[in-house]
Amino acid sequence: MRQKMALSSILGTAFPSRENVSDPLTGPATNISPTTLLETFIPGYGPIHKFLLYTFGFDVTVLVSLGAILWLGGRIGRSVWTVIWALIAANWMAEVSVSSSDEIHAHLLQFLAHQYRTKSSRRLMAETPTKSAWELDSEDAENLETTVDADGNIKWLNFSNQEAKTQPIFTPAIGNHSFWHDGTYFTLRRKEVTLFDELGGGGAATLKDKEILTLSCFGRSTEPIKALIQHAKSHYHLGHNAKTIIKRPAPKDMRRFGGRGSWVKIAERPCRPMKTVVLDEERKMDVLADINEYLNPATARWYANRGIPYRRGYLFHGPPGTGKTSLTFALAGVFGLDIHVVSLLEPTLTEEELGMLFTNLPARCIVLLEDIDTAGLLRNDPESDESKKVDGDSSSNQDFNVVNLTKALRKAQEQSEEERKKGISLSGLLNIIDGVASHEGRVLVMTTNRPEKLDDALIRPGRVDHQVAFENAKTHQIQELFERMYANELPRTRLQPSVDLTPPLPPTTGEKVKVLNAVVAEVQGDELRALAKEFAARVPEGLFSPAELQGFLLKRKKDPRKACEEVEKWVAGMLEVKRAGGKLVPQ
Ligand SMILES: Nc1ncnc2c1ncn2[C@@H]1O[C@H](COP(=O)(O)OP(=O)(O)OP(=O)(O)O)[C@@H](O)[C@H]1O
Repeated sequence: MRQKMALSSILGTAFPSRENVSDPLTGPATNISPTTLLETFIPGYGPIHKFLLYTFGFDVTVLVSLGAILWLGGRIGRSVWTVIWALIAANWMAEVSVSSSDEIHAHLLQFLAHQYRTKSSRRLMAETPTKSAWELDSEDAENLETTVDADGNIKWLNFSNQEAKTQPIFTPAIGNHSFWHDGTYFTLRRKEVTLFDELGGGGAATLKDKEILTLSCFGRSTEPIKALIQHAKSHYHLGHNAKTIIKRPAPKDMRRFGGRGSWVKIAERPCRPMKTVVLDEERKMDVLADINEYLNPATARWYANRGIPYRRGYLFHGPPGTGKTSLTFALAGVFGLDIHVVSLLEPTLTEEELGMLFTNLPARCIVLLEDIDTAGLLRNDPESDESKKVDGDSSSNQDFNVVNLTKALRKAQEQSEEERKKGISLSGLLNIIDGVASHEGRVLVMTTNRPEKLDDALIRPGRVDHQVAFENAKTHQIQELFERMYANELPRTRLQPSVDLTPPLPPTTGEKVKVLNAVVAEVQGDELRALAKEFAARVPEGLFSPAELQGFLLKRKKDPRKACEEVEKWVAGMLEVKRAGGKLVPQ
């Protein structure tokens, strides 16, 4: 009973009842304690407070008030700091922003990924790097071997866990970061913004995510940031010296914005050595010397002084599989140029966009237009307009019936539909190739299997300045192809496809035996040369493309003697197929 009275006196003191509080208008000042305030704002606070006070004799209000003060202090402190930091940033800091639509964004992130790996930042974003077959080869080949177990069973190469083995890269997460580089303190803000894209796909408005990296440093000059960006770019390109980068037009909604983002990298592969392209030495040297002279900066001035547009076009023509694309890649490797591949058959590509793509090419590069004869270029010439021909035929034929008329109409409709889909006309392409807006400094390579089909206007000097003819393999080229295939001094790929079904070697008891990985021909030197001569003598010259011969040799890549023995049979089979106009080639 006494306890109860003591408790009610405590509670009464701590929480004066409404009766105890005087009216502010009529009586003395109101007694508002922290507990009353907390009771007002936190539902159920009163009973909890009373319970703790009654059971443990502990006034929780003290703790809650302290927490609230600290939280409020923190908030105020942070706001004050934000204002001060904004003041410092506005007056004593320089900053540079990079948008994710520019490739510098990727260069910076890759560079920072290296920085951050060593710096062990607490907020990172993990990304799975996309690796090409070549990168996998150099990094993981040690763990991949085709072996035979003690029972003679072949253990084939297995790539099932390659993805799991690929190490993620860690880049700074979205938010604020800081790091030191070359004695300068940098802050980095990685921000994601959502843009309202009014011209998005199909004319409908869409939302588009974009990332912005903002680099800042103390001082009023942006020089340290520019130096850092340059450093990141060099760091990125350091590992790309011996690679050829292949680019194609970006998807439609990206290329609308223009700039470098209109081209996207689709592949990166080791440079193809020029010596692996079998072509008359003279022709090869001619084209090499021509491009070398053209790319020289002094030549650009020479062109400018004479008012000649600084552009050069090449036409590589010849039967399929004779090395037109291979030479283009080898040239890109020799001159360290990226290849920009354009397919004129892409239905979404309009003339306007192609023109814009040409204006957004880098200073020096190769533009590759493959199989230009099949590109479906429409001649804007009324005489050759097929639809007109249809009309003409039907009108000249006075006794057409309803069926003929329907057919003619359908054909005309199909043609106009086709024309609508094919965005590029011949005159459009000609304008783009040599129009005023066309990029200067690029090397344009067009390839074709049927040069006779090309319009004269397309290959006139100024558009095509140098033509290279490719032919089926001659005897000395067949010999060269054979020697290259089996010569061991060529850089060998350590990872070989696992489709070779050569019978395994007899297993050595209890130990693993490597059987299928190594592609080392035993025949070398003079013996190989003699064998190559013998092989070439058995293949009639000018009948087979290097691609066909390569296909035959690849199937016997470890056994030059076998290739030599079997080639006559293969030649006979191929000739038969060619005579019959068949498609299935003998193996
Ligand atoms: N002259 C050559 N020297 C070395 N390899 C060649 C040669 N020609 C063709 N090849 C080989 O044949 C394959 C196809 O060659 P490539 O794509 O360069 O031929 P292409 O002439 O461009 O054919 P297409 O006209 O069908 O596009 C490649 O793997 C290449 O290595």
